[in-house]
Amino acid sequence: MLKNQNPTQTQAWAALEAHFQNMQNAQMKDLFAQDADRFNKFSTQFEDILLDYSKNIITEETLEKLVALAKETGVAEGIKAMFAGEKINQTEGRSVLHVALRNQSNTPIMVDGEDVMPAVNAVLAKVENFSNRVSNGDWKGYTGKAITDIVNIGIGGSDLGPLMVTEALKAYKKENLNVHFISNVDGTHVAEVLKPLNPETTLFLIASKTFTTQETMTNANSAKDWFLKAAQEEGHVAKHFAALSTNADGVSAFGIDTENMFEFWDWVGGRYSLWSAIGLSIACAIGFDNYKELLAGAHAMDKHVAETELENNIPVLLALIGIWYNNFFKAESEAILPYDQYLHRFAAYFQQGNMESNGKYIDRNGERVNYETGPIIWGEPGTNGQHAFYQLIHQGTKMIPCDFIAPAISHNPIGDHHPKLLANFFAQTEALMMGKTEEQVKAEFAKAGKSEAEVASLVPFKVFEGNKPTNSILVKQVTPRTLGALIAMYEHKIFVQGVIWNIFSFDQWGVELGKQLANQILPELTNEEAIASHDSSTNGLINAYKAMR
Ligand SMILES: O=P(O)(O)OC[C@H]1O[C@H](O)[C@@H](O)[C@@H](O)[C@@H]1O
Repeated sequence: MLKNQNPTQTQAWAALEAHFQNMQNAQMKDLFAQDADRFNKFSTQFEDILLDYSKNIITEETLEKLVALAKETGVAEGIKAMFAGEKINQTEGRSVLHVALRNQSNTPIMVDGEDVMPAVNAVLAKVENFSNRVSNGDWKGYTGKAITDIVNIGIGGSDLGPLMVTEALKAYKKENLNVHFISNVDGTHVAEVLKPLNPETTLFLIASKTFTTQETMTNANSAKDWFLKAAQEEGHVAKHFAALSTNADGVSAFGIDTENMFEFWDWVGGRYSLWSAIGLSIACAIGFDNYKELLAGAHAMDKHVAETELENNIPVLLALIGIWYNNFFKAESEAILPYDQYLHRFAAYFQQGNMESNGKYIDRNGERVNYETGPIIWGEPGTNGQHAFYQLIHQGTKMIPCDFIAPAISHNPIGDHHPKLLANFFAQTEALMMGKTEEQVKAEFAKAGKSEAEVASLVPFKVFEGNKPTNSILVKQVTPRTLGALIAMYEHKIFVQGVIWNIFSFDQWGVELGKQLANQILPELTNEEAIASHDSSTNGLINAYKAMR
């Protein structure tokens, strides 16, 4: 079971606080100057992934002290408990077993005395069969034509994972199949996605763990109306709609044949579900063999996490470095900056992964925490970010630790695009660390022949303090296996942080409130009466909306 330990009351925390006093003004460029071996000491390789964490405000002593914190807060026991299928999602009474979904070693994983692997393998076999039939053109629509377009309808974890991965692995996409995503309840989303599609050759995957989510059910019903307008007969729905869900009753009530239902289980969290039946759109889009490679990559990272001592455990190290900034330097956010266009939804995916998992102020004891928990996660692909928000990272008042991610080999080696992209990647992490001193700025001015007066007035604006921390993650190429490992690496980082912060990372009660409130207000919008049941702002807005429409 997870330990119930306030991290700030550990000996390790007190030692870290004292250590922070020595480190808060440390300059990374001095640390590099003092130690020619720094890159070797603070970098590590996992398969085709190189992680360089040397550009952080850390020393070996910092890491030792952080590892001591992991030990004292029970990280190793937490990892064991998760892999053993213990019900570590205590507020929902559930195990947390996305690792079982990609457990290609097929070792038994027990929940309530039963091995979950046979059921996992059975669904995987069904995914294989179905995705092969769709991508080979054997699965026919109601007029006998092969499927050309797959539309995944889901939201949150039932959307972001498949969306992110099918984008990230677009280089592997089957040419005869296009994949689309509808998530927002805004009718514009369904309308625009469906506009160019042909109902005879479109297959809908209704992805919802609960099969009750308002957005998804609304979109699924609109998609069904659109389909039936052309197909006319309810009986044709079976050839064009499949469901990915844990809720068999909900699926059949919607009118989807349970033959076309791909099951998963309550021990799969929504934001950890791309490895489950929710990944069907991925398997169709890139082929089952590639999907399996994705699972294999994640499994390799799982084995690393489960079998490696904390000192050398990559997700643990990333988690600890994150905590160092979050809780000691008081950094509020972290940026994820992929220098790879295919990874353009990677930050958005881990925005949910992180913020829904660790955005909690109640600890495992049910008490309010007296320390910071999960960071704000954001980011966009480089180099676009450079021309948008990097100004603040370089010269703003906030510390924003960044993860830079890039592939050494591009899937699209056109001209000199890739060297240029990577030159930016290397230059940015270097500049963030080194900054630019007053002397350097003055020397540049002198070279350009500027007058003393001009120089004096401009120098402060051109100085970069530097000392901005970054992790660099250089992968050989964005392949299914590497992507699987990379996603699993971040998942485990989130889990380890949650263990240390003494919070439950696998529930999401904060999201439930929004669902309830919207359902209460909806009926108030359908009549013409003035509303007075809320605060004056909410009443005012609702009544103004009614008057405007
Ligand atoms: O798959 P479902 O049940 O439709 O849930 C979709 C999403 O709903 C909520 O926003 C949260 O619970 C998410 O974690 C979840 O991914």
